[in-house]
Amino acid sequence: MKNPLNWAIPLCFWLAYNGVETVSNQPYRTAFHFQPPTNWMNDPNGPMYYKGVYHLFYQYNPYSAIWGNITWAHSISYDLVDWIHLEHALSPTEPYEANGCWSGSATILLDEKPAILYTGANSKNQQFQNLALPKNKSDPLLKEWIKSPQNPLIAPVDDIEPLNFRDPTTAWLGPDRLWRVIVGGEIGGRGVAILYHSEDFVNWTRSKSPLHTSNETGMWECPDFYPVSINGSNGLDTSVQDGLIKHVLKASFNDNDHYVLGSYIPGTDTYSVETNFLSNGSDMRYDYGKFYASKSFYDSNKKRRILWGWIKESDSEADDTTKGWSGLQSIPRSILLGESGRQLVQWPIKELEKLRTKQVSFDDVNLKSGSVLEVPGITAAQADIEISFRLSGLKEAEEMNVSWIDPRLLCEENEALGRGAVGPFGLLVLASKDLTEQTAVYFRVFRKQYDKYVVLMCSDQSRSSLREGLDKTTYGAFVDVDPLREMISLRSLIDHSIVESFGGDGKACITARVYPKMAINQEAHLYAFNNGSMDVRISRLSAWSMKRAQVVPIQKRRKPPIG
Ligand SMILES: OC[C@H]1O[C@@](CO)(OC[C@@]2(OC[C@@]3(O[C@H]4O[C@H](CO)[C@@H](O)[C@H](O)[C@H]4O)O[C@H](CO)[C@@H](O)[C@@H]3O)O[C@H](CO)[C@@H](O)[C@@H]2O)[C@@H](O)[C@@H]1O
Repeated sequence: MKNPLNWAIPLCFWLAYNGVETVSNQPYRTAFHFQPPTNWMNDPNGPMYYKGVYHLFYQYNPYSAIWGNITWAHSISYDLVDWIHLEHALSPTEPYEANGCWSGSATILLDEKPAILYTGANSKNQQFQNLALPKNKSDPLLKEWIKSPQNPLIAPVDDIEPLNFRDPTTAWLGPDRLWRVIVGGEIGGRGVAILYHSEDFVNWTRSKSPLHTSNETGMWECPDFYPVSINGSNGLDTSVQDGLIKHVLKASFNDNDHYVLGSYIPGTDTYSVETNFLSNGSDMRYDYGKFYASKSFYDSNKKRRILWGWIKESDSEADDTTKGWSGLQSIPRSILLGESGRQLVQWPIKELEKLRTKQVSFDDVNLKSGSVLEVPGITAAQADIEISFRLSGLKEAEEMNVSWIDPRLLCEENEALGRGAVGPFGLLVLASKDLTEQTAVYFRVFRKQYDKYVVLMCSDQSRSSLREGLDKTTYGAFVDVDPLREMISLRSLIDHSIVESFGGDGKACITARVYPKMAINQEAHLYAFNNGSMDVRISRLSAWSMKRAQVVPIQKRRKPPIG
């Protein structure tokens, strides 16, 4: 008898290459979000564009679905959608990294050679900053990395707390031709971006003052520091210092990525922020849901800045062990300063649209008070949806109370099934036919004064699954949109167990992890809904089924069969 594997293996490849869904006992694995084949993944590390190839490294446990044995895994892509997994780039081999090769960044040096700075944690978890260089810089795949014999380059001395000293940023070049880098830390209970200078990328000197610090927060993990253009639509290289620019400082703490905007004077390394982290009610976050330890890079190919973030699980470690994996990366997002100049805006990279297939659209539909409208005909568990709402009758909006400053709490108290005046209206995603399972991504509008309104965006996971033991926290954000003059837009990327949503053209982002019991694969449905007492108009809705991205190990990369 012929070996059935002779035809079964090529058939599986053909199906995968053509985006055809196969029956799977893994309903929560994603189709177009980046995941390693198995095991634990956390922070994105050292993303870069080099010689025509996009590189993503990430914190990875080669042995289990639980954090530990942290290694830099490495994948490459030509379009940030399809990925090829390569051999690991950095594994813990030296005493200064006995407990893992932790997070870090890549910098393209003046001779066009890429360099990685990363944190090593020794057996006592004391942290050191280290350098690795490619073995062969003319290999665009950068397959092999050599650790510097001078490692560790930066040790935790003086007032630096050795257990809280990690995650070097991409370096930037000052007018004095010295490289600068910041390392996240906590000194005297305050979050801090410790600044270093170097001429040769090997010998680093600590600056007298940190780049920035805040007494409102503890440890800053995974800082990121980069310029954004005030009036341009391109991203900027990390070393750009001239022109109409502001600088973004991002720090990861309290399970969220927070950022501030400010002006940076490279000559003196002074950074003056417009508002500080968590001060005076200010709390700007990249994403108000699950999104952590992110890192951005300048894509010189398309002149844009791209952001990646780690999306954790919301299930238990026992669930992760059963699934055999834990952790996703967000869709790469292009990130810019918004028109107001007061906040950043993010949008999924354009290349993602190549996965869109079957489209369903509605134009100018009245969504009556109390109605639920099914969006049929697409793969609702694997979809890209754009919807925009036009509102009239805003005078009926409920009054905003000045004490309502926490959007998450507001969403929790005004849940999707509750009735309001203007809203809740939005989408019910990964919903079962009978709606007992549903994740609601929606808006409510409140009146602040006269004709000033506040738009609240929520992602309500409380009914996302009939399963117990999951984190079903509701998330919320205010969206800086004027509903009198503008439409309220929402884009949601739905990928089996992740709902990544962009409100107000990317002014507010909320990512959620959900694990429906019934609403999986073909049993998932998509609806638009309005639980407000006022009708709202759907100006346009477009929903697409999404194909599966091609993700293969290097050895298995093949051309799809012809015919
Ligand atoms: O991989 C190390 C790099 O990751 C970073 C940022 O993600 O440090 C993570 C850190 O802890 C990982 C750990 O979870 C704990 O920290 C998370 C993020 O701060 C919290 O969300 C979580 O609730 C905490 O338990 O992840 C495992 C499971 O979630 C848990 O076993 C870990 O403690 O790694 C360090 C060592 O544990 C710890 O100090 C960090 O918080 C980055 O800073 C590192 O370079």
